[in-house]
Amino acid sequence: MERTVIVTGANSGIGLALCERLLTEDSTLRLCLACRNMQRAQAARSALLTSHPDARVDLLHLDVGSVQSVLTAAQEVKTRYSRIDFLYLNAGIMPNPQVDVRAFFNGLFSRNVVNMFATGEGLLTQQDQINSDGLQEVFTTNLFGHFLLIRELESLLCQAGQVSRVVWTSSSNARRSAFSIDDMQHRNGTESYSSSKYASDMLSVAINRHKNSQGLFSSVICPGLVMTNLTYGILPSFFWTLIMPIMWLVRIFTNTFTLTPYNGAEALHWLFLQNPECLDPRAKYHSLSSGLGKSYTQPRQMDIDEEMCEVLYSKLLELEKDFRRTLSERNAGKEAHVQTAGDEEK
Ligand SMILES: NC(=O)C1=CN([C@@H]2O[C@H](COP(=O)(O)OP(=O)(O)OC[C@H]3O[C@@H](n4cnc5c(N)ncnc54)[C@H](OP(=O)(O)O)[C@@H]3O)[C@@H](O)[C@H]2O)C=CC1
Ligand SMILES: CC(C)CCC[C@@H](C)[C@H]1CC[C@H]2C3=C(CC[C@]12C)[C@@]1(C)CCC(=O)[C@@H](C)[C@@H]1CC3
Repeated sequence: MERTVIVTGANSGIGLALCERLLTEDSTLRLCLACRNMQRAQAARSALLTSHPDARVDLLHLDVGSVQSVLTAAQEVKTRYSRIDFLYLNAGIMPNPQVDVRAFFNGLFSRNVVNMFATGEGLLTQQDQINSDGLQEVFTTNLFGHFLLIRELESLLCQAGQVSRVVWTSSSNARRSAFSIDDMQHRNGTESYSSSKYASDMLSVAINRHKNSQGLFSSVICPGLVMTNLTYGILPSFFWTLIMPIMWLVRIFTNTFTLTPYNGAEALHWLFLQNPECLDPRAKYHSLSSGLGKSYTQPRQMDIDEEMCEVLYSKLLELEKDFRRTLSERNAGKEAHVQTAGDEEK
């Protein structure tokens, strides 16, 4: 049976590598690249069609950082497809990252060194900003936009007698201490990325609790450290190229340096092949690489508190409700304005 797969942030890096791998796995897929930059999306589509000329690859304009764009895109999805088998929630940002060089050198000579390389803990801060919806940009892009998308597409994801999947590209940088339930958007901190990824881990657990009975299953992965536009925003690409021999050396001690988008997409691809009922909802599935660069997937337990997951879920529903109210008031205002203008013309 033909399966429909949507991948957000599919025009580069891990998302694009995933698309390539999925088409190699199943050339009959109906694959939808959901991207905000249509020029790059078009280039990605052409690249995929070069290696898979008979593939069905659709494009969808989606900016997960904008509430209106998510609603419009979801509407479009509902007109195009009758169901969704896989929704890969992969788009993500880490704006204005700063590396704490001092913490890095201190960490090098500490017992925490392997964990530091695996998670980047204590090394990175970001400068977040407020978007045009009045929300924190990282929170909206990495979490809330995707949450809204799932909510909007529930009719295609929760169908009687069918199983659908959502898969979050999270991170081992997700850390409980970076997240506060009283500040879920991370307005008051400098670790918005870590906070948003921890929130996605929690949301996945909550979705499983609420939606498994309706046939929707959620999973979380970490791709490891991968050379993509995201990491080129942390350090310039020439620098990464320069230190590549060191990275290969580090890979002997930490299997989390997957380095290539292909290896980073390992867990995303692996999940595609699994029966969701056999997966652990509290596990994060990690793409890992051996010292020689051979990739594999391994589950690791997440540091998650079920009660907090529930609170987060309710808060997101509340925020969604507020948005819907504001949007319908705005639309009603617009209609009234058009009506008055029409009356005046008469
Ligand atoms: N690289 C790494 O080491 C790691 C990455 N990750 C996660 O992997 C995921 C993919 O990132 P990666 O491939 O590394 O980096 P890339 O920057 O290559 O890919 C990110 C993708 O997300 C898209 N995107 C960003 N913002 C939006 C938006 N508002 N709406 C729609 N699409 C958007 C980008 O599109 P555009 O071209 O328009 O910017 C791009 O296609 C992210 O969630 C990231 O957090 C997790 C752990 C490690
Ligand atoms: C290896 C070099 C000699 C020095 C690189 C130092 C740091 C810039 C990196 C060490 C561990 C890296 C890392 C990430 C970013 C760059 C480092 C901090 C991430 C936080 C990138 C995004 C993610 O989601 C994580 C999985 C990465 C974890 C490791």
